[in-house]
Amino acid sequence: VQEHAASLASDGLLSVHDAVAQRDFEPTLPPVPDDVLEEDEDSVKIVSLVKTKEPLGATIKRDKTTGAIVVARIMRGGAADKSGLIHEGDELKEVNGISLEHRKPKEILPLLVSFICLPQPSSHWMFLFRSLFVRALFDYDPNEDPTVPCKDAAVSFKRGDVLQIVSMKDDTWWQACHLADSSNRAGLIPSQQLHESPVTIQPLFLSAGLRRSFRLGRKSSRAREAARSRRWSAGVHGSLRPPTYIEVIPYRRDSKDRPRLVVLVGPSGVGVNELKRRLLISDPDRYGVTVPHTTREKRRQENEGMDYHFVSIHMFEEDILNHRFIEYGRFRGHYYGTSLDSVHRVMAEGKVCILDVHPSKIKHVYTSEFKPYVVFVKPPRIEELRLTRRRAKFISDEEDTNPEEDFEDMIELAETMENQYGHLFDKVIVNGDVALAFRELKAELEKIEETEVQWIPSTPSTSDTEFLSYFKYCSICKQVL
Ligand SMILES: Nc1ncnc2c1ncn2[C@@H]1O[C@H](COP(=O)(O)OP(=O)(O)OP(=O)(O)O)[C@@H](O)[C@H]1O
Repeated sequence: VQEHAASLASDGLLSVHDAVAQRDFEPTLPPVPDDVLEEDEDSVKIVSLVKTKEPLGATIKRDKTTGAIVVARIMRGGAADKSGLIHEGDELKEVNGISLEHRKPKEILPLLVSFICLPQPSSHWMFLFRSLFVRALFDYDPNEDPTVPCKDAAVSFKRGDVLQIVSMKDDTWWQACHLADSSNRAGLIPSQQLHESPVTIQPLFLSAGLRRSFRLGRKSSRAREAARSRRWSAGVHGSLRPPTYIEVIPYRRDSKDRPRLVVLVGPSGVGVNELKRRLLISDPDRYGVTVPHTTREKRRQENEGMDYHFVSIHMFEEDILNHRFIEYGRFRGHYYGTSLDSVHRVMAEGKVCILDVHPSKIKHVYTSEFKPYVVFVKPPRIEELRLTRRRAKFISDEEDTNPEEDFEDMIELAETMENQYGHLFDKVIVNGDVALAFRELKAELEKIEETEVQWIPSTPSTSDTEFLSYFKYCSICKQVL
């Protein structure tokens, strides 16, 4: 048996040697058909691509005016692109010796191994593109999209994933690389819709977040009722349709950099203040909160600049006009507001500023100066919500803090917030067991102090343009260069 195996092996070796010597491992190209050469065309290319597991990385379409089959797109980094032989607009004449006349594109694709094509005269569509990164604001699965030109050529992604855009030439289908995909191959993604994000008009009056920021005591049922109506008014005026992508830029923290701003958002009663309180107690040198402005009288036990900045109505209104507030409103005839300056003050102390606002206000701090890290505090499922809050009430002996209807409202409002503003959230923390939620939040905030690459919003100011051109992100080594 051994002898027979050895003879088979040597036969095999010899036939490989013969094949290599004759160079017959290369595919045989079909001859150029005469009629192709007779046509009045500039040149003809015979392209041979050896099919591997890797997709071809090209799509084809029928030209509506000429009826010819042409290369519609070449995916960056795909086999067709790497060959450098095929370009967008090239006309396909034959595939594997089979004429393409009267054939539909979908009959042709499986045949694409070697083909003859007439080059498009100026097909230099691969223009140099500065690195543009976007965060996807929705989940996309090409298998569930009947409009995608070619499912295999498309990239699937989840909300929050970062994509590098490599071509925006086509109005409807862009090309992008998924940063989490090590192959670095570009594919099709749906382009940003022109009609996205209608203009948002914000109410001038107190929103749920603002009320929370100034909440000093427990809510009476009347206050709860009022809060409920205000919550809805904040929701109604929020942005109606979230955008599809947000431009982001890579950021690698330097030890000299100011800490990023941390924004906590969530439906009223979910535990935003509780988590903030625990953070402050856990490390008062590291975390800080803003001091709000108010036009109400100072009470005896209060200190200017510690409890509030007490200002006149005139000053407050001037600051409103000068867009100095992230959030403001009126409560019992007095103005209350959180100013941008108060955030600067905390950051200037080198502390992580924990801001607690309604999600509709995030846009005021969504800049590369603040580099906000937005955490959405979400209620758990109703059973867990009931259990954890009742247990806490039992321990603290609080009266009627969280009746059943509040739980339902909270869950409903959380859903509304997530639908409207979810694209702005960097992290969602479910506040079931408060100790676990706090631990998760703390770990998350420690992570953003580290030096690994983070993706932050890009804002179109002069300094940002410099910032953008300064950074280059290598999606292979996952480094900012
Ligand atoms: N995970 C939890 N388990 C049990 N009780 C909790 C939990 N989180 C918060 N609480 C309690 O629920 C109540 C409301 O929490 P908190 O004041 O932090 O909510 P909030 O989101 O800031 O709401 P508001 O906007 O109404 O001030 C507090 O008594 C708090 O101690």
